[in-house]
Amino acid sequence: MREFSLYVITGEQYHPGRSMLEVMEAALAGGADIVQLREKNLPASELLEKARALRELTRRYNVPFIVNDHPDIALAAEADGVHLGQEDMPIAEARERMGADRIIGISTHAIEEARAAERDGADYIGVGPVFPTGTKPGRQAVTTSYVRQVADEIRIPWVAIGGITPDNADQVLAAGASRLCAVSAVVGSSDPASVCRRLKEQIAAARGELVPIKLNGREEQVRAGTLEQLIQSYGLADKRIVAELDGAIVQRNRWESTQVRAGMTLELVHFVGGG
Ligand SMILES: Cc1ncc(COP(=O)(O)OP(=O)(O)O)c(N)n1
Ligand SMILES: Cc1ncsc1CCOP(=O)(O)O
Ligand SMILES: [Mg+2]
Repeated sequence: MREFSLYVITGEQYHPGRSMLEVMEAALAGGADIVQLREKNLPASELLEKARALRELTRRYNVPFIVNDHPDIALAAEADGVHLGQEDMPIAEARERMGADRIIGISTHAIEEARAAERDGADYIGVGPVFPTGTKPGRQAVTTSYVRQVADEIRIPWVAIGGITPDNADQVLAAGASRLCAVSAVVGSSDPASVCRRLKEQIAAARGELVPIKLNGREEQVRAGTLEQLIQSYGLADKRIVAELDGAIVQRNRWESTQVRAGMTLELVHFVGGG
């Protein structure tokens, strides 16, 4: 399947008064690069209607679209794939119905389930809930130690899910994740696009990706991360430096919380000598 890093799942209970499409479009604009429709209590006809609408939206953004739990609705809506739970039909049965080219994902909560999913031909696995979450009440958290086990052993794509927010994402990434999935942190936010941008920046930094910026008048590729890390990488952190980002000076105590963003213009002015 195509590489992805930020998976966003619908959760209409988190945004009363805003439509599912409006919120998911904001997530897509912020960089969600795979989307799932998850509606646990809708009649099939309504679920299909929503699936078709989200299919159309995701097509416009050229992003894969997955339907939770229902291979038949996934097919009817021309989704790219289905996400199964451990209690759902076996992967082989879903593969039979969906065909070789569609994506089949499956939730896992222990390394034995992850191994079985890999062996049975899943395209990706969900790893979670990493943290306790109201979106999956009653399901015990697997913690970052399971994330570490999967990082060490599993070779198909996998995504960490469950209670993930920009505040704890770095812990999950430090445990070896390179793809994150979120519901409430994104769709429950008044600004889903910003939350997605922030999570993508955190993932890019953990992956050590390069981002294009204009640095002192030249186009450069620099490592994603914080301004502090960038300035350190040039050996300038303890020098008398003024950092000007897109025309505004960033005070030194803000370097740590300022992310390097693709397309930004940065001037680093190094004052030499005293007086
Ligand atoms: C990406 C992803 N990972 C895990 C899940 C959870 O699936 P499941 O265990 O079947 O639980 P429900 O979502 O059906 O309540 C998921 N949907 N997506
Ligand atoms: C569906 C699901 N499966 C494991 S955790 C989870 C819920 C994730 O939602 P949130 O990001 O709000 O914790
Ligand atoms: Mg399910």
